[in-house]
Amino acid sequence: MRIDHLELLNYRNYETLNLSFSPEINVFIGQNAQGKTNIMESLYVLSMAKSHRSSNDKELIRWDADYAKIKADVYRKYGKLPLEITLSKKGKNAKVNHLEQRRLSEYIGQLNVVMFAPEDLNLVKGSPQVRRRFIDMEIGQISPVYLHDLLTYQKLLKQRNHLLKQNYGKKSIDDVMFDVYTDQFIEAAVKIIRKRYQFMDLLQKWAEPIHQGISRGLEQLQIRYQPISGLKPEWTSEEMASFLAQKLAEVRKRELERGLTLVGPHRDELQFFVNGYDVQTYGSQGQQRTTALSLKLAEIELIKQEVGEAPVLLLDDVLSELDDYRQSHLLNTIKGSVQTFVTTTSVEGIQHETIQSARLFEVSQGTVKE
Ligand SMILES: Nc1ncnc2c1ncn2[C@@H]1O[C@H](COP(=O)(O)OP(=O)(O)OP(=O)(O)O)[C@@H](O)[C@H]1O
Repeated sequence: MRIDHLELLNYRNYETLNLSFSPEINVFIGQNAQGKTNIMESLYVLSMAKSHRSSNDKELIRWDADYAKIKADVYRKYGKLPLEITLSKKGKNAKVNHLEQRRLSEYIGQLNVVMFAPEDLNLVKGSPQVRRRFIDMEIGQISPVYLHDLLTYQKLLKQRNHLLKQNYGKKSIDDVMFDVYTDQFIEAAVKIIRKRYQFMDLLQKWAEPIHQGISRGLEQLQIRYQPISGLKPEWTSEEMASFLAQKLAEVRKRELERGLTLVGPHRDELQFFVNGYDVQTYGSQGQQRTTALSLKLAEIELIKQEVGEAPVLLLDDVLSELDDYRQSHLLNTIKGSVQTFVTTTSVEGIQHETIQSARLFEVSQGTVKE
C-alpha cells in the first residue's frame, strides 16, 4: 500500500499542507522543531487514529484552531482509498471512502504503518508497559477483533478494580456482580493471551533471521512472551481459563488489600534475549538498537503476510543514527517494495544512492518545499 497524496489542515504547526509523494522513498530535511515529526505523526494518526507520542488529541490541533483534519489518498491493491480523520475538542471521527465510520476499531487497519523512531529503543530498554503497548498497537493493526476484545478486557478490568476498591481491606467479597465480572474478565483475558501468543510466534519467526542478518550471523534473537507464570501456550482456552480462575482465587486476599486486579494480560511481560541473555539488562546500546530494528523489520514482513500488502514505513530521525551496515541492510530489505518516509536534519548521514533516488522535501517553520 502507499500514500499518494496528503492534506493537512490545522495540524500542529501546519495551517494547510498539500503534498504528493513518491511511491518509493520520501525524505524530509530540516532543522530541529520545524515540523518534520509532525508530518510523520500525521501519517501515523491516519493509520492508528491516535498519535505515537501523545495521548492527548487536543495537542494535535493547531493552537487557536478548533479542529484539525488529515486527509489522504491511499492506494491499496484493489485501488484508491480516500481516508480522513478529523480531530476536534469534542472528539474525533474517521472516514473511509468519504463514509463516516461508526467505530474507530473498524477504521484502524485501512492503512498499515510501521514507525521507527528514536524512542523505539524504549521497546527494549523501557518498562513492560511500553512493550504491552507495542503488542497491542501491532496486533490491533492487523486484527480489528483483537482491538474489540482489548476494549472489552479493559472495561471489565476497570469494573473489577472498582469493586475491589469498594471492598478495600475486607477479607472477602460478597457480591454476585464481582463473580460475574470475574468470569467475563477471565474469558476476555484468555482471548487476549491466545492472540498475543499467536502474534509472538509470528514475530519470532520473522525477527530471528532478520536479527541474524543485521548482526552478520553473530547474534541469535529470541522473543519470550511471558503471560501468567505457569500458563502453557499449548493449553486449550478452557484450561487457560481454569488456570486463571485458580490464580485469581489465590491472590484474592492481596487484591482486596491493594484494591487492584493482580493477575491478567494487563501485567504481561515480553522479553528479548540475544544469545541467551536478556538484552534489556545485559545488552549494549548497539544490541538494543539492533533488536528494536529487527522487530520493526519483522513487523513489515508480518503485515505483508497477514494483510497481503506491505505497510508504509516511517523512519523518524533514525536512519542517520544507523551505521552503514545496518542502514544498507534496512534499505535493501525495503527496496522497491515498501513506501518509506524518512526525516533527517542533514542528508550527510544518509547513503548517497538513497538520497539520489528519493523525493526530497525541505521543511521550515510549518512549510514544506519540494
Ligand atoms: N498544536 C500545535 N500548534 C502549533 N504548533 C505546534 C503544535 N504542536 C507542536 N507545534 C510546533 O511544532 C514544532 C515541532 O515540530 P516537530 O516535532 O515536527 O519537529 P521536528 O522538525 O521533527 O524537529 P526535531 O528534529 O527536533 O524532532 C515546534 O515548533 C512546535 O512549537
